[in-house]
Amino acid sequence: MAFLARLTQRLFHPHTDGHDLTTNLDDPINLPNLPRMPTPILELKHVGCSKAKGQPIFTNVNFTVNEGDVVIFQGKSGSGKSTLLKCLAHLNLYEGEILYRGSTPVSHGIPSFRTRVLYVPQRPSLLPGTPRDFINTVLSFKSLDPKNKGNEHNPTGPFDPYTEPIAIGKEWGVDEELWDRTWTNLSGGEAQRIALAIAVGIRSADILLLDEPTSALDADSSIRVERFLTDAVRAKDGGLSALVWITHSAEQGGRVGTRFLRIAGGCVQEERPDLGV
Ligand SMILES: Nc1ncnc2c1ncn2[C@@H]1O[C@H](COP(=O)(O)OP(=O)(O)OP(=O)(O)O)[C@@H](O)[C@H]1O
Repeated sequence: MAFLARLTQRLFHPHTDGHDLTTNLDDPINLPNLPRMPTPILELKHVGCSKAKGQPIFTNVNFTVNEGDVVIFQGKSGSGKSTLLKCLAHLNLYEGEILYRGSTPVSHGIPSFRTRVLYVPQRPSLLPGTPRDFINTVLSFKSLDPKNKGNEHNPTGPFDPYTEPIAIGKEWGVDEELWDRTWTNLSGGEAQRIALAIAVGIRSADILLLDEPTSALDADSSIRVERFLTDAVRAKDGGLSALVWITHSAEQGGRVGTRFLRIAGGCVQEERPDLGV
């Protein structure tokens, strides 16, 4: 009530000295705690994508990913999940509009956009050279500031982007010697954890687009990775604000997801958690 009285006084009686009020008008007005609107990171408006011969994979997809979301994306094999993630990362042609923090990918600059909206593929073993070569290549990109200075989403200060991925890999049971082995000579699970550790460890991403990120992992390793990623979003460690996560595992979706999308028959729909996975 005191707050309302002071606000009314300021709005309607700005020239009175307020001595008749119990509070001093020179005090700052503290607004009551109102519920915060979620901040949109990605907005999809009427997004569609077709196969080369013009056959649609999906049409008129509309949804928003907000800060703190872990969006589980499910659907049958071949329904278009990977294709939609690639559209989100501007790696596939699409129709309609995708906005990242209110602006088009082009206005952010595509290379810079792709380091912020980072797609992590299902099969990193197709990469040339070794994981350490890959880190060196990625960190040589002009669009990526190696220390991420000036990155408003990385408030945690200096870190070493060359060693951070290796440290994360160790937490996930990846020996350091594997970073010097060619991708083709790593097991599926090793390559998958290393690719993810790089994606998280270089701290460029605002949102990670994860294409079945633990499909090659055993249950224990999978849970370790899940915890790390969801904790990172909650704590905003390394600047990570949200995840979009394709999985075929209903159990995994239930463990990590905060929102649930399903693609079927070329349409994407949000499901309530209790109806979803
Ligand atoms: N480059 C391409 N050219 C032509 N068709 C493609 C191409 N990429 C994907 N497709 C087709 O688009 C459809 C959707 O493929 P997509 O990989 O997105 O499915 P998915 O839901 O991720 O499947 P999965 O769960 O098996 O990984 C499939 O019919 C696939 O064959």
